[in-house]
Amino acid sequence: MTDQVELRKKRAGEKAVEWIEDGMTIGLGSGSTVYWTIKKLGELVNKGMKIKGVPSSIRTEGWANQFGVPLTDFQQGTELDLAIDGADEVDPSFHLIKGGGGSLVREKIVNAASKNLIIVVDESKVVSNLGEFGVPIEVVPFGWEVTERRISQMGCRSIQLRKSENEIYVSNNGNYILDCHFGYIENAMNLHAQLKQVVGVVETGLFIGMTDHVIVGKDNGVQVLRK
Ligand SMILES: O=C(CO)[C@H](O)[C@H](O)COP(=O)(O)O
Repeated sequence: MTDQVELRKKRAGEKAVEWIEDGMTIGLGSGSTVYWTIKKLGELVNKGMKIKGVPSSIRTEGWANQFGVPLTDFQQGTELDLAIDGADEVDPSFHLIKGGGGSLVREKIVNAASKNLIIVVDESKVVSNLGEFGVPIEVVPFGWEVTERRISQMGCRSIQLRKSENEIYVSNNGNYILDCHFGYIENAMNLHAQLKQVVGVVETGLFIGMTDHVIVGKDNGVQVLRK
């Protein structure tokens, strides 16, 4: 990653803390942009801000511990005031593709439990149509090849079992991820609904109608997009 891309991510990630208020419980998303949010949040906590975070991945939990952001259990009754998360693609309706980092299921659970969702991205993630990145789909390992075949019959141009260093990538939930390319997606809500009908699919990386604001890190500053 170039220094310029990293700077854009830093700008977007840090800006998001402006929405955080004392006493809030915050959903902490995953990825290298949210890293900057968590780092900045740690500085605010060190200065006396009282918040609690709910991490959406083991990696995020590690960053929260590293920067001194207090965490709370995500259990029945936990209400989130705000969630801050990254994305792989954001379209003009604020629909998202997520899951590039493999944390889509926990991210979706955390984001869905929050009153507000802010997405932090560098400007390369803002697209006019979702699809080029591909759709990560988390599937149960048992019978995954059968699930893969069903998905590939749904107009998928290419489908790949995610690997990491030549080993099958296993999510924080013990599942596999299929990276599926459908070309440009005309109706993300329909595609998501169809994929969810396939037995073996746990969740898709299509996040529809969840986002309130998008913070875009640019070369010359930061832009806040509101619905
Ligand atoms: O969805 C995600 C992980 O599952 C990430 O939020 C997404 O991949 C963006 O990551 P980054 O900020 O590193 O570009």
